[in-house]
Amino acid sequence: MDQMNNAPAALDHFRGDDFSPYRFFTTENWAGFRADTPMTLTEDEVRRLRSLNDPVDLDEVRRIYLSLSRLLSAHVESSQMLFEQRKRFLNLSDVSKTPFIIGIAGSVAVGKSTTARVLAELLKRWPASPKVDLVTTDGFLYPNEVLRRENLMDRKGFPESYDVGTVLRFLSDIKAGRPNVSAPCYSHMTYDVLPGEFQVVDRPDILIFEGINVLQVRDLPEGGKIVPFVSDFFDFSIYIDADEADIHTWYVDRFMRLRDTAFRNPDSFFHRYAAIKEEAARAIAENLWQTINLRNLHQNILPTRPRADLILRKGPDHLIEQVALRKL
Ligand SMILES: Nc1ncnc2c1ncn2[C@@H]1O[C@H](COP(=O)(O)OP(=O)(O)O)[C@@H](O)[C@H]1O
Ligand SMILES: CC(C)(COP(=O)(O)O)[C@@H](O)C(=O)NCCC(=O)O
Repeated sequence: MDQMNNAPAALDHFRGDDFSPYRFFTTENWAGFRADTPMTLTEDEVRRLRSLNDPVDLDEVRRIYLSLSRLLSAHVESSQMLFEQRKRFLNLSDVSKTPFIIGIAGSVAVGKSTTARVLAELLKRWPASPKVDLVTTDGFLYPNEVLRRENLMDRKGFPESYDVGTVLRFLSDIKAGRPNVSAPCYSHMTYDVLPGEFQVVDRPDILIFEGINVLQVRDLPEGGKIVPFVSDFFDFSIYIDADEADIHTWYVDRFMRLRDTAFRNPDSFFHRYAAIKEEAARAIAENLWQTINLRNLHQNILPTRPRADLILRKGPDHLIEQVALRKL
């Protein structure tokens, strides 16, 4: 497979010499990895899986996601084989299977949810992984009541707005092969964690864990106990990347479309913006982007990109233009 000659400027610092940890692929080269992987989704299914404003279609699934699901499935199969061999070797007959965990990171509004849903559906169709669960990190945000009390409402999505202890406990239980592990749920409608609502994850073959900060590393507490990073539990990680100006446009466009749809619901946290003038609503979206999400992208999300095993770089039309895969 040819290496890509022209990496995007934004990824330049990763390459340019033989010591770059990544190998870059054009989408044409990447699509070749698909080999004889059959298309297992229909146009209708893809339409159902995509988020508002995300134009992913069967061509994009063919170009990008079939190869990716083939690569991931190879990882899953080999980790399952290794697990079985170690179990026999160490005579660990009572040890239960542990799920393969895939982390998906990237900015707010970059399209993580669509990628996660499409991948989950494709991976379910591989023999090694019929059971795939998807959990998003927003359920692990502190409830608005706590964020307000701690003056963190305009830091939603920043590391301090998540209950990291609960995230680590959740992932550690999943990795230990425990049955019926609960993850808290979040509603974009109420803009808050849903009290008493949980998603139960019961020993899947694969868990996809998606959220802006999943590749975050934290400072080690001085002299304190060393705690793991969320990504220590990942077997494979993906960063969805795009030009900052494009993500900005997608965020504002999505907000304006939600204003005509979801915000009309009186239960929506943003209901008040359904009634105001278009320009005023646009200004609100700009402010949320500039003061919260863009800052978070600069300070906490983009710096984690070099930690990913795979970077999917999107162009202005939301379609993936380059793929960077960490060399083994
Ligand atoms: N205010 C909102 N009301 C309803 N749905 C929303 C709102 N904000 C975001 N969403 C939806 O929530 C999902 C997650 O969005 P986000 O966290 O920005 O990640 P991404 O765009 O990378 O998937 C998307 O499907 C998006 O369309
Ligand atoms: C809930 C989010 C932090 C995303 O969280 P994630 O699912 O990635 O953990 C984000 O959608 C958000 O609400 N950001 C705060 C600013 C805003 O309203 O856009």
